Amino acid sequence: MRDPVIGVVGAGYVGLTTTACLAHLGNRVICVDVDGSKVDGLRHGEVPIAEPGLAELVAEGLAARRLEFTTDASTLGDAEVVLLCLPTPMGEAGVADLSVLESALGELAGVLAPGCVVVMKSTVPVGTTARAGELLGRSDVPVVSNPEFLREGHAVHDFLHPDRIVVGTEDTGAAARVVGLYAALDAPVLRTDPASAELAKYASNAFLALKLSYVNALAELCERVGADVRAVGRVLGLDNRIGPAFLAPGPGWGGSCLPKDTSALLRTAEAAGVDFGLLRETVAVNVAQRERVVRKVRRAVTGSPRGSLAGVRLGLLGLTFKAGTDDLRHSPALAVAAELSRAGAVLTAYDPRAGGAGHPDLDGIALVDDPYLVAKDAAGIVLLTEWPEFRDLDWATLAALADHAAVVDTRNLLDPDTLCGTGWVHTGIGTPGDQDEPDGTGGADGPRADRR
Ligand SMILES: NC(=O)C1=CN([C@@H]2O[C@H](COP(=O)(O)OP(=O)(O)OC[C@H]3O[C@@H](n4cnc5c(N)ncnc54)[C@H](O)[C@@H]3O)[C@@H](O)[C@H]2O)C=CC1
Ligand SMILES: O=C(O)[C@H]1O[C@H](OP(=O)(O)OP(=O)(O)OC[C@H]2O[C@@H](n3ccc(=O)[nH]c3=O)[C@H](O)[C@@H]2O)[C@H](O)[C@@H](O)[C@@H]1O
Repeated sequence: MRDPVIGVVGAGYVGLTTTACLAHLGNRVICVDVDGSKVDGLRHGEVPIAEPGLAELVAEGLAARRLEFTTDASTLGDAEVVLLCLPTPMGEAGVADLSVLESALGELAGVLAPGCVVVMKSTVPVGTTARAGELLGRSDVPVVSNPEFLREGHAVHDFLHPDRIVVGTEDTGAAARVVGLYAALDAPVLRTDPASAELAKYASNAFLALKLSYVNALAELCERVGADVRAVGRVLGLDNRIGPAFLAPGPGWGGSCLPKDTSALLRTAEAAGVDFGLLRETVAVNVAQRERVVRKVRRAVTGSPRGSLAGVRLGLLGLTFKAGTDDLRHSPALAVAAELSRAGAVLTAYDPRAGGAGHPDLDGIALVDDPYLVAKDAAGIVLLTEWPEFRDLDWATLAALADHAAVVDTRNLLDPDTLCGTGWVHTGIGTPGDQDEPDGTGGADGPRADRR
């Protein structure tokens, strides 16, 4: 007799990680994706996304014949459990677009065996799991909410070592089946109703966004009053009730999920008649953060936060939405680049990984494969993603290549003292001397460009 089959629909960050990890835990897994070329590659062990350990687990699963990749959803006829890992992008007016999910459910309705459990791993608005059951129209196939909390760049680790596993269903038998999938993992399991599970996922991402907007707003205050956000953050982080994570200021938060999920949660609140002003402000601070970065760049290269960037050559270091991923979707780096480009700057960019996922519009940015080329004849460098290797660049050489050695370090990655010795004038975020003046006065300590 063959082992029971687990089906996974969608071979993206969540689906492929789920597939590979469940196979690693000893299951037979069939992963279905509509993208034929992705499926062909995966059959040969070619993993299209950069996630540590993922290619190894896919290779292990293929070698053990526990893994199958296909475009044919009808192969899920024998599956005991089918996990939906489909995209739920930001749709019109910020509402989650569930069209892919809905069409997949329509297709699965005629395929799944009686008693199969459908697991909603996609991030979906409250009520979607219940509605998915109706769309499926199969009283013999329960649908369970089981949101995923993994981070890109840590997907395999986070799947195998989750902080918690949430199983949202009123159906005890279906819940047991889903809990069983994770039996080998050492993590607390929380059984909830489907609505609470769905909302908890959005609430988690929105809280992370809130923490980041708080620290970015705090960084602005630090600049104005002469405090150092790094020191303030260390003090905050040592309070167990606050915790040290997500306290690093930056160019704003992005990625494929925080922006769409805050937006979808706002729409949910609106529809429920709740004025979630705190969350609206969280998003507004994030938009303002990009503008602050652009003002810092203007000031660093022209001496005034209102100086013109028309025709000014700028080098960008980093394009992905954070370090450790190749994902460009909703990258704050790209948002800042777009603003700079709109202001007339001529942009050259280097990123060690960008390009693997997302396919955003990079028009107007000259991509180079050598970080030193971004400095050539540049009026300044803007560091946008916290790739650690940027610290190890030969900054003296970069200074020699640049027209004007001003660096705006939106991640506080570089050590200003070390840089100073190589001729650079460093502007960070939220540290003394980084003052940003929206009124365009030029700053208490005079234009940076004059201090070279
Ligand atoms: N990316 C992340 O870090 C996390 C994402 N999530 C959520 O998980 C869900 C999936 O996100 P990602 O994995 O990032 O998406 P993704 O965009 O990386 O992958 C989605 C995959 O689904 C495939 N697909 C599209 N339509 C299909 C169909 N009808 N049948 C089969 N395959 C189809 C696509 O070809 C693609 O391979 C979303 O709801 C997201 O919010 C949750 C936690 C973490
Ligand atoms: O639902 C999702 O898709 C996932 O969204 C986020 O994961 P991810 O998108 O991989 O990105 P994060 O690591 O959360 O980073 C988000 C943004 O915040 C920024 N960030 C993060 C931390 C920090 O201290 N400072 C900071 O600016 C990052 O640079 C990035 O732009 C959540 O962390 C995951 O738990 C969740 O599962």
